[in-house]
Amino acid sequence: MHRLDISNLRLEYGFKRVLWDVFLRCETGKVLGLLGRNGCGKTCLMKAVYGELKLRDQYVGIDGKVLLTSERRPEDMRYLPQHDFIPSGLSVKRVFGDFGVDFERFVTDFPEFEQVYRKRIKAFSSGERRIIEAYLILTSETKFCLLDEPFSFLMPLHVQKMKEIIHREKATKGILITDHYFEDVMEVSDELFVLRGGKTWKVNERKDLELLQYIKESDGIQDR
Ligand SMILES: Nc1ncnc2c1ncn2[C@@H]1O[C@H](COP(=O)(O)OP(=O)(O)OP(=O)(O)O)[C@@H](O)[C@H]1O
Repeated sequence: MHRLDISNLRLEYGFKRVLWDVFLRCETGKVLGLLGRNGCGKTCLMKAVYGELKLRDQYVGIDGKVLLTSERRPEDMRYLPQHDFIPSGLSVKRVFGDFGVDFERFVTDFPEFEQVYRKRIKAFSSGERRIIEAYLILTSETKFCLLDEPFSFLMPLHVQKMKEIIHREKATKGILITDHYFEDVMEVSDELFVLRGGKTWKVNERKDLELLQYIKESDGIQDR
């Protein structure tokens, strides 16, 4: 059982306060969902927690011990960025080996990938590539996963499968997820927050999403 504490994150760009006193706590067995309007700072928050973005003010700690940017290791935390991150020239065999993930198990989840073991990453479609990248981050050994838009480019059947995998993997990990497919995020999350005005606001019921101006309930249209 591990605990990730995120507090006092502060980030400003010019006059815009992107993050201002963000507080979040994630634990093994929990999925924290983070929603918010375009440009509100969700990616900056993830990057700051992962250490890719260095802030003047921030506290990120695991099990009560501060996690310095220079000391972040994949065994503690893994991050799925919004963009492709695996070098295109590598083969599936190589990346599964590097991440220590069992390819046979992957094929059990996604049988359509059965014949791709020797294929290079550049030969996949955007959605196929997203599945591989999200799967590797989610299932490789780590204490916490940060997932920035894991459902983008995925067809509904694959979104469903990815949600099942998130649910399965949280048995051994804490997961922070953000995506504009908010109903899917709500479904997999144990706790839900909206980032607005640089702060995280706890969502207790669907109506809160409307109050926080993330959705307009009257027409039920998603924010993307
Ligand atoms: N390097 C930068 N310089 C200036 N402003 C930046 C920089 N990086 C991000 N921003 C600004 O910070 C804000 C938050 O950006 P961020 O990418 O975190 O938003 P987001 O919530 O992930 O948005 P989306 O839902 O559209 O992906 C935006 O207004 C963006 O323009």
